[in-house]
Amino acid sequence: MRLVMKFGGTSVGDADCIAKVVDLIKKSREEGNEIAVVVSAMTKVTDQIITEAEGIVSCTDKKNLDTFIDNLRDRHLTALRIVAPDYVEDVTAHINIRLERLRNILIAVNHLRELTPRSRDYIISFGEKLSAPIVSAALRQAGIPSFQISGCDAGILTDGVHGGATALPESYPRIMERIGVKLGAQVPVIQGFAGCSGEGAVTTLGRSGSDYSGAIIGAGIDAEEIIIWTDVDGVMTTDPRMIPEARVIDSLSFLEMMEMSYFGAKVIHPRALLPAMEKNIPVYVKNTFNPTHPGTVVIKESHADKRIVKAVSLIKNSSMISISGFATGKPGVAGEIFTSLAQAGVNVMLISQGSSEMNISLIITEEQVSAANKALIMIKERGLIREYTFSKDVNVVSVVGAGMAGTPGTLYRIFHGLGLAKINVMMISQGSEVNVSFVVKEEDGVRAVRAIHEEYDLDKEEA
Ligand SMILES: Nc1ncnc2c1ncn2[C@@H]1O[C@H](COP(=O)(O)OP(=O)(O)O)[C@@H](O)[C@H]1O
Ligand SMILES: N[C@@H](CC(=O)OP(=O)(O)O)C(=O)O
Repeated sequence: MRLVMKFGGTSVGDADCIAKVVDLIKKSREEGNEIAVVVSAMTKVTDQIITEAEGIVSCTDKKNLDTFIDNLRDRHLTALRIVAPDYVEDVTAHINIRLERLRNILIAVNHLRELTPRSRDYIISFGEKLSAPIVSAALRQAGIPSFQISGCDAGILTDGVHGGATALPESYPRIMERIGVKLGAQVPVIQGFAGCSGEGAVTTLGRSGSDYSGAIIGAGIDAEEIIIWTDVDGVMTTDPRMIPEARVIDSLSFLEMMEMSYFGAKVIHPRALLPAMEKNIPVYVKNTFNPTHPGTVVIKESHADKRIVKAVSLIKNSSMISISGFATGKPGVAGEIFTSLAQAGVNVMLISQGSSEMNISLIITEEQVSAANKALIMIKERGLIREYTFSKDVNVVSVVGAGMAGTPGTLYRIFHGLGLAKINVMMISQGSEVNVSFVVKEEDGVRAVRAIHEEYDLDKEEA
């Protein structure tokens, strides 16, 4: 079978983890599979690079830069020496060249006092440039022929939108030509998280975008399965870090999973399902540290499932904008508002319209409040709206399950559960037939998730 195995940052975080990754690939290969591997940066490395890049723009003292580069070197070379002792010399040289390149570009950012979306993307893609050579060398050490390659060289061509690029369909034949044809003989280790634009500029696919890389590669090589290897047993009824009673869900439809990840289930990147859906490739989510657990399968139609609600997720750090007093007699005010927000780069997560059509409420992330404010000031100055207010510190709770559509009383049950927990709902939005989302105050977010989780017995095995 032809498959993609994508390993997240937690799965390549140190030498012990990488040794587990090698075992999994080796075993799968011995079963006769042809495998393309996609890796993320070692856990926390991308965050550290972002912090350094954002700090150095305005920094007068560059002393931290040396420590930062040395720490990255230590962490990667320590792992390398353990997992690939025979390849230390070659791979160290490779890693040193990459670290030097990273140092130079950070110095340039400091001199220019400018971190553009393009340079930021180039810089933050370095985590994967450091992890992939180590995983590939570890495979060679275990006797598996392997090479490492960037997402761009592997054929991922994007629309060029920095920080959140989308792969173009032209990527697929390129991936087949560059990766697909080599699969029997070698295991490619592809750097996740980035591809490049038509001009050859590095474009990242959004935070946690290596899942998306895995799915793009899967679609490109005509994989029969895409396996997302992570640090939990599968997709769970809610984030286990928030509600420890969360349970693994056996199977989900693509649509259910997309809604879950869009509304905060970090385990899969929201866009990772699109290429898999397009080519109808099942996506498995499994635990690198507990590989015998069957995990979750995400497919076109999920297996017969008696549960009405399957999962609850939470988006923190959100803000609600309430806009009222639309100018009467002027058509298209809502359209103008959305166009201005989109031009300001503001992503609207949820929309709810008042029945009078004279007011709307929108949910955005907290970090986009200032951009949204600038856009709305202009709309107000043009007399299109009377006023708008921001309610900061709100959370979005999202309830997912294909069974909700055909089950009368679902909304009553959800809101009854919230009522019993004395949680006030500020806004409701039915996004799709498999999802209902609502907004509560920050301090009620986790309690709301727990209330619904309990109301639907998601912490118990299905009867
Ligand atoms: N519904 C969910 N099911 C499983 N994990 C979830 C869910 N929601 C949030 N998570 C979190 O997602 C984490 C895995 O994603 P991530 O940290 O990005 O892993 P990786 O490094 O493998 O990419 C889990 O450790 C878990 O805490
Ligand atoms: N390293 C990138 C891409 C990624 O997918 O990471 P992870 O698989 O660890 O979520 C990030 O941190 O955003």
